[in-house]
Amino acid sequence: MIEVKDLVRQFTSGDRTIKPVNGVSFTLEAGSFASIVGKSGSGKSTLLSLLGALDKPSGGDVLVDGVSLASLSDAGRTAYRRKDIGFVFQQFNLVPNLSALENVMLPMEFAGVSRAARKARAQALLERVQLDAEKHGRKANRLSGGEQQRVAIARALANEPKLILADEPTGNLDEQTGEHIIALLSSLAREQGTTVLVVTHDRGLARMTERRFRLQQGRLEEEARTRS
Ligand SMILES: Nc1ncnc2c1ncn2[C@@H]1O[C@H](COP(=O)(O)OP(=O)(O)OP(=O)(O)O)[C@@H](O)[C@H]1O
Repeated sequence: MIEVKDLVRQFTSGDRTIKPVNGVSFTLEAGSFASIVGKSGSGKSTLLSLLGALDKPSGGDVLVDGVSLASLSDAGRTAYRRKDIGFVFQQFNLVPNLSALENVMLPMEFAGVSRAARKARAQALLERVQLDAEKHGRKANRLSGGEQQRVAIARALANEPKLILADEPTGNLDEQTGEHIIALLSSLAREQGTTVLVVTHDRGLARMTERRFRLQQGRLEEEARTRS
């Protein structure tokens, strides 16, 4: 379970201070499938960076299964990012000259998993995200955008994270492919109990999620909830 408590992030340049995240509180149960919408510049990426411990808040805290991110050392934050979080980005961020399989194996290498176990698990994950078997050995830069995003999701799942943070995961995909990717994330949340939080501009895609939040003037408001 993710508990966000009165989170604040401010940026100061010169004599101007902005607070894109200004007192945000919410709770996500394990296995939730949630989205955040908001105008460009409203602070969505800033909020995801705080949840993923890529950035430190100016105030407040995030508790992940009761563990406070604010209490972690730098090494603890790195371990949290590697073990508990799976990141999915608009630009896919795969290593272009490694194969799909090698991209998915990579985070497990950092986690010290044996080569044989890495390969078996990466294959299973690529099957889980429905990448055709003949494409497992293909270099990432020779896959379509939709295929690359499937590989990126498999990579995000490699270390069995508690939380998947997806920042505009469909931003570079056509509408139908985007819907498939959101449906895939939804099934991961439902079937594996992974909590999935998606930032999107696309209200149609946001409607496919169970809990919908809007970030506006530093505050997060829940707009709709179809599952508790
Ligand atoms: N490191 C930083 N230093 C100063 N200002 C920042 C920094 N990061 C973000 N900001 C500012 O914080 C605000 C929120 O930015 P953020 O990228 O979180 O918005 P967003 O909702 O994700 O936007 P978009 O939808 O365009 O990606 C913006 O005004 C941005 O310029």
